[in-house]
Amino acid sequence: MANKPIRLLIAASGTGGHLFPALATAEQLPDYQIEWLGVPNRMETQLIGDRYPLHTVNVEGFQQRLGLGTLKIAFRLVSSVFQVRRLLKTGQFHGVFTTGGYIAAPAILAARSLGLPAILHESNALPGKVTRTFSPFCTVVAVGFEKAAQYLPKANTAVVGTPVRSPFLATPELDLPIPENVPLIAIAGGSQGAVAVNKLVRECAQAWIDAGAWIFHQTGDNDPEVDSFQHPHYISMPFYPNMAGLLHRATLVISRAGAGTLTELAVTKTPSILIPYPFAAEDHQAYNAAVFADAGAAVLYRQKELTAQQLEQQVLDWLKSPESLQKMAEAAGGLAVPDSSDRLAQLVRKWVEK
Ligand SMILES: CC(=O)N[C@H]1[C@@H](OP(=O)(O)OP(=O)(O)OC[C@H]2O[C@@H](n3ccc(=O)[nH]c3=O)[C@H](O)[C@@H]2O)O[C@H](CO)[C@@H](O)[C@@H]1O
Repeated sequence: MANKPIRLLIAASGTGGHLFPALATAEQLPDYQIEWLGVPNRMETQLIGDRYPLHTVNVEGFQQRLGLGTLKIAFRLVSSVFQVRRLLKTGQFHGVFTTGGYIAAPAILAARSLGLPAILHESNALPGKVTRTFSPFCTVVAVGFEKAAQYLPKANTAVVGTPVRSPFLATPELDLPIPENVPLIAIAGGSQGAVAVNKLVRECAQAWIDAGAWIFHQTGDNDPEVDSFQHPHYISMPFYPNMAGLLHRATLVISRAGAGTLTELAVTKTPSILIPYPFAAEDHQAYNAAVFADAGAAVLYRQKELTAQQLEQQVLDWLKSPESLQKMAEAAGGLAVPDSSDRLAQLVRKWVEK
């Protein structure tokens, strides 16, 4: 294999939480020829298209109840395994790297059936169903949280943290017209936004602004009431690409508990209020948030129990108590694995170049 370029197929699809760690790992493999496997009409078609050749297959998750729909999905899975096998053979790939989710199933099965290595990264504290089902077939399963390994007893696991995009490791400027000396409350709903959190925040916003804070609100693009609060010290956007600048600058963050955002909060040492998405598969965001709450890096609220009054007061209390925020910031930093993308890339190299 000495002079031949190594060819790697990366299977990552759907949300920022799956795509960004895969992109961060790919950046650490500049000598590799990388191609991408995704699903039509998902975020990868905008994010990946101009960076890596993108191949797509039709796969989706199994429903709880068995029926005709399940048969259709099973048929799609089998046919996508054959498509990926063909792709791996004709493209002469040396292995597959995936960040989990539905796309991981055909990628892992196709690679292993051809005797190629399959490296899986799982960023959640409670691994997803696809990871739990297919991890025993993987060459190695890298996990973001140590806790995840206990749910994967038959897998060869390695703890590597979760990779963040490179700007998070620098201190990028915040390209927003916000004065330097004011407290900044940032709201991050994950790559899709969080309508219920948006509503709570708008109810509290005036009181926080009256206390001297500015607010940056990442709303997602499916909130019908997005323009119902306006103030010169309140900036809202559906999606904001410079999350690194935002989290470095933010005094505190109110967020869902996707693994991607949590990793970024740790790396940027940012205190947070976490409100896990209550309908996430198997309530996995609550497991992620519990890791941060148990470490003293965040306060965890369940959406159904949290009132606007509670949220408003919690933030007002913290604005008056910088030392509590400082303690949480240090605890968040204690959970960070800043060289995660490097560790993961080393693991990929170890197995793909074997
Ligand atoms: C609803 C749901 O099930 N979400 C899951 C999805 O993550 P989902 O993409 O929803 O959320 P994550 O927090 O993991 O990742 C969001 C990513 O998008 C970036 N971002 C977000 C908004 C924005 O305006 N700009 C921006 O750059 C964030 O910085 C972060 O890197 O996959 C994750 C990894 O399996 C899971 O932990 C999440 O639970």
